Amino acid sequence: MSERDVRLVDTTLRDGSHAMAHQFTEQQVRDTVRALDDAGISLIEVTHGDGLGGSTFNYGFSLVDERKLIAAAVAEARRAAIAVLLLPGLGTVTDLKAAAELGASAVRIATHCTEADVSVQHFTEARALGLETVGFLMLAHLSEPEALAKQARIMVDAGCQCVYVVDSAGALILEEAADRVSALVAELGEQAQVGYHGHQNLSFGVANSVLAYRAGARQVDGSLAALGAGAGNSPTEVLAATFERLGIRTGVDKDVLMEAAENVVKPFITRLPVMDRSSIVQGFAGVYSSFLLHAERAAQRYGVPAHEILYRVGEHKYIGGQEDMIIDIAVRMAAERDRV
Ligand SMILES: CC[C@H](O)CC(=O)C(=O)O
Ligand SMILES: [Mn+2]
Repeated sequence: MSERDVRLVDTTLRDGSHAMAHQFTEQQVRDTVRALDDAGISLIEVTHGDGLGGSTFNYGFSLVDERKLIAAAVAEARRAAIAVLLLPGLGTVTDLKAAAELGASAVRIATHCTEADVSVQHFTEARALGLETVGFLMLAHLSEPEALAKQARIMVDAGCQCVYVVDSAGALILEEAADRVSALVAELGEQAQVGYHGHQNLSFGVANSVLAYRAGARQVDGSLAALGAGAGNSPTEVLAATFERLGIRTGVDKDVLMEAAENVVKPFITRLPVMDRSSIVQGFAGVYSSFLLHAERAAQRYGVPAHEILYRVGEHKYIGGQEDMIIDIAVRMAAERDRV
């Protein structure tokens, strides 16, 4: 057995970008990377919340160009590798090459849970660039375990080394998460690892991560102070403490992570992710966590409650990329209200 039973991957500086409305500064990135690196985290994700090329009108503009942030993270990390996220169709192979030139050494390529085939070109290119490759099957609650496993197979055949079950909506509850991980482990065997990425909307991020490990996942995501979309991600410091209590080796220092969450990350958080009405509705109705701030802005602008917008988004099963439909729903709700 290696010194580590499970690898904790930190996404504070990528999933947390959603919660920060993509306003990370270079100093925040440097301070967070240094702290994570000191704690022994071996892979740190840094990108716009929606991945390379995400800084757009539809998704939200970044304060600082993500290439600057990636370069800063690479410069700051002594031991950790820096990963970037790429959503095919938004990020391109050109963006990927630029990230690799800046020193990123891993890419996490994310698709909707039924659309893995759009990632084939990107995995091929990523392997040619010598990058570590990870696949994200997003909104995984929308696919049954066997169907999800078939999508994982497509990614692995294209060159992916670890496929994640991504609970983008924080909708999976206990065995629903474990069964999906088990199906991927059964399908992929020794050919690739399986990972788990949780959100706290229904509060199951950490519990699901433990079950995911028991089902065979060997990479698990977290964010310091849960900084992430919706009610946030599984907190990295809580994952570290929980796995240590269970005797599962992560190779990281939980106390250094707790210190980082308290004194590096919390002071710059503008909107602490919490399980409030809107994020609970996201978990319940199966809504993409990154839609939260979009729904809150539309609620403010059109005078309709954010949680009601999110219920409707869930009914329509809108997926990432359809952020504009949140505005459409709010406009229609306001029109319905004004008719009566
Ligand atoms: C838009 C990408 C998305 O935030 C990826 C992710 O973390 C998730 O689906 O949960
Ligand atoms: Mn996420």
